[in-house]
Amino acid sequence: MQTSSLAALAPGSGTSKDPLLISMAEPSFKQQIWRTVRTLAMAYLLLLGITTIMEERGISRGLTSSNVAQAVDSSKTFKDVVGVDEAKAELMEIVDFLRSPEKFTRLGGKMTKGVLLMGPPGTGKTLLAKAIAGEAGVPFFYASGSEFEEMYVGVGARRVRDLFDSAKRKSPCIIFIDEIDAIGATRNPKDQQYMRMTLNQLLAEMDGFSSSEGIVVIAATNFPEVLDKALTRPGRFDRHVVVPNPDVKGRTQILQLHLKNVPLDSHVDVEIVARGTPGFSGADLANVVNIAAIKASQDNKTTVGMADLEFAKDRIMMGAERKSAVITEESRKLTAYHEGGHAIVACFTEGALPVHKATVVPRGMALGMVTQLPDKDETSWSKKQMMAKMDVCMGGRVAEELIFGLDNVTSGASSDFEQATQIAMNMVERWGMSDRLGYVAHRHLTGGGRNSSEGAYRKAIDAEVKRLTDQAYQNAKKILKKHEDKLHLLAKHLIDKETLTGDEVRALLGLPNMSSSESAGIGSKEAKL
Ligand SMILES: Nc1ncnc2c1ncn2[C@@H]1O[C@H](COP(=O)(O)OP(=O)(O)OP(=O)(O)O)[C@@H](O)[C@H]1O
Ligand SMILES: [Zn+2]
Repeated sequence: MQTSSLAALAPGSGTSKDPLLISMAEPSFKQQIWRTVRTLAMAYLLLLGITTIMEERGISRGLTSSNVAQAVDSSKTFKDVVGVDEAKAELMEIVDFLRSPEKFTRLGGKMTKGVLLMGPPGTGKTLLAKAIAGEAGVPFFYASGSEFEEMYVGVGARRVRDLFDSAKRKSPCIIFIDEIDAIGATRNPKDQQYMRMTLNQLLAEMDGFSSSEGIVVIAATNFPEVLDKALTRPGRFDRHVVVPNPDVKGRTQILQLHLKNVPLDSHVDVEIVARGTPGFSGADLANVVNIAAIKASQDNKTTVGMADLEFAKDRIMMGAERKSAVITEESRKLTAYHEGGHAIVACFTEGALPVHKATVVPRGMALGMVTQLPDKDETSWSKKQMMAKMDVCMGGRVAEELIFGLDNVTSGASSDFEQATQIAMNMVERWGMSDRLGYVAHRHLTGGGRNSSEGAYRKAIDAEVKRLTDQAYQNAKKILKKHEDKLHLLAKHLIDKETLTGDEVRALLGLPNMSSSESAGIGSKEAKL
């Protein structure tokens, strides 16, 4: 067959005796029509296929009337988001602004245009953004960073432009961009041009409206550390709000909220469920309630009981439903002693900043945290304060060592050591705070540079830095050995309550309260350990 058709195509090779060859070489009129119809049909199907793919990817949407740029009215309010009180308090100002933008900008004041919500998956970032819109009674525009990403140059940028155009027509309003890291991650020059174009368009739009227009752009991300610096510059997403996983009190509130419309056994104790779910996000907890309700109705029960909630909790803990890392009992205990160690050294060291909060609720890479607040707006630090800071840094590791033994210490103290070393280096090299090495800025002396080949000089500086950090370690050890009973007490309370205020810590240690002004709010200069 193949040979004969080839023969047919070669001019003059056909013999009229073969009817098949004749018909192929000179197709009849009917056949020609048939072929044309077939070709047209195939072209049509191909086109149909392409449009369907485009439709699926939302391309034709974006090219015609982009539905990214459709506003909805949010029915959510702050009552629907619980257990994230700090974030809510910080966002209240945005609500006030959207309610009456002119009140903020009448006298030339500038309101923030961009808010970045940062936190692990499922902590209620989307919910918070909707609640702001609901509270303020303004339209809510939703977009997702990954939705902007397209294979065709210009589409993402075009959508960003459409989105802002529609928003301007409906202001005051909120634009919410979920997964901003999909377009806003730091990229290397090899990255596709279209991604860059989408990001550039977003930056241009952010710069292009004035805060008096009453638009607030809220972006959410689980990975704030990968964001392009251009995005977080002043005038763009310059307000950062952390939305962490809830502590035990927050978890109780979230469970109660989601259990509101679920018939419960009389013996259900929500607090016990909350205690048993450390590290769960709000979405995980909503899921616990849902699974428990399904289980109870599958078992033909009329109410949801403790056993159903336990079942749901275990399923989420073991199963794939869980997005965030499970925290083991052992790791929580260690974190409680580590943070307790920081807090105790801070409380018993002269010159150390007052403890503002101690928590074992993970945030970002940290398993727990002690935050301290300066008394006043300090502009320079004394040597005593620097040394105290280093002692407090060492408190975490020393506590681990004291309670769990040298062999069981963890890598959890790495950023503490970094911080302490940095302080010691500055004291020696820049601030003339080492009486042994004298009163010069060593980095300016020959051989003072970090990459210097003059080894001996460098060695002397390094030795002095080490002497200072070793001394801090010994100081912390002395304090924690003396107050070991208090360390146990504090760690126990941290395991139980997960988050303690500065005053609660001081009360446990038998120390007086600070005046409220000193421990209120989170200052920009807070120190984290
Ligand atoms: N703080 C909370 N209070 C009440 N419900 C919550 C809370 N956090 C999460 N939820 C529940 O989990 C669901 C998912 O939350 P949401 O989508 O807001 O999380 P997210 O932080 O935006 O997550 P992601 O980072 O994965 O986009 C909510 O619809 C709600 O049912
Ligand atoms: Zn630490």
